[in-house]
Amino acid sequence: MGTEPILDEGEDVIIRVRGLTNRFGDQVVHDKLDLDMRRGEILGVVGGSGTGKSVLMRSIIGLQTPAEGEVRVFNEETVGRSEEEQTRLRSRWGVLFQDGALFSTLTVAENIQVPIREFYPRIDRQLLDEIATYKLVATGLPAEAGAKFPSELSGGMRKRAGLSRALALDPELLFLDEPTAGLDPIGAAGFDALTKDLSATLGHSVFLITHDLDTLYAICDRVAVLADHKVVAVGTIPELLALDHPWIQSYFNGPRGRAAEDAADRAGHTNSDAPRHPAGAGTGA
Ligand SMILES: Nc1ncnc2c1ncn2[C@@H]1O[C@H](COP(=O)(O)OP(=O)(O)OP(=O)(O)O)[C@@H](O)[C@H]1O
Repeated sequence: MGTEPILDEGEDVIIRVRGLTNRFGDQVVHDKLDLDMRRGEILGVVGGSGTGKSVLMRSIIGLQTPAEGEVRVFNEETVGRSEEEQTRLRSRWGVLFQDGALFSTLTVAENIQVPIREFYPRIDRQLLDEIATYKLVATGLPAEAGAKFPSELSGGMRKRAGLSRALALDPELLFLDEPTAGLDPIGAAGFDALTKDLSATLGHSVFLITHDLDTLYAICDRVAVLADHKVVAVGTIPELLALDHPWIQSYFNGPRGRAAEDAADRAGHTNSDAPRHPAGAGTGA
């Protein structure tokens, strides 16, 4: 299997990005970036700090208007749509932003209900409460957490509350921006397991920005690497390790990368039978 960012014709693609260019003043963040994500996969997105992972996510969900390029989600253009069309598309995906982005003046249950009320303004109050409770329990929180304010929860619980809100409308596609940042290793592993279990049970695809190597090994089907203003490769970790790109080699073959791989081996998470290749012995991108 190749590591090109564009998949073969006939693949079931849920996100298609072509020729995406983003600039802020003189700063070029993306330069003609291409990316395909398969329906049903958990796609990890990695890259050095400031390489434009969050800007890429914002471009895909229509919060950032690119200078150039085409973005299609569910085979529909997301750039330049009317407000009404954007809203309809938005109801089909859920987003967990890096900081959780919960409304501090609303209870957790009310936070979860915000997107539901937006799309179903006439929904019955009791049903709203039942849905909020169901979403809380689905993410491993006790039903009582619904009555609390975000400031009354631990960091890990807030992440789960944010995930509950992202799942409010039963999305086909979930965007997670560094979901395990700030969690202790046990909390992070728990969140990884939850992400994987929910996607397997509910059937949604996951676009997952992370710096967390353990997350990549534990739950991602493929990993997209941002460098040089583009997606330079997409593949399983063994496929990426076979490439001689310097950032990929130092990321996955550095001490943290090797520790994560050892941990994944011990946990039986290594996601491919492909052999590992030593640094510099790859086939090139
Ligand atoms: N609204 C904005 N205005 C100006 N510059 C911006 C804006 N949003 C992002 N940038 C710049 O774009 C670049 C990419 O930012 P982005 O947040 O996407 O990086 P990232 O890869 O997600 O980084 P990190 O891993 O540190 O979160 C950064 O240099 C950032 O300063």
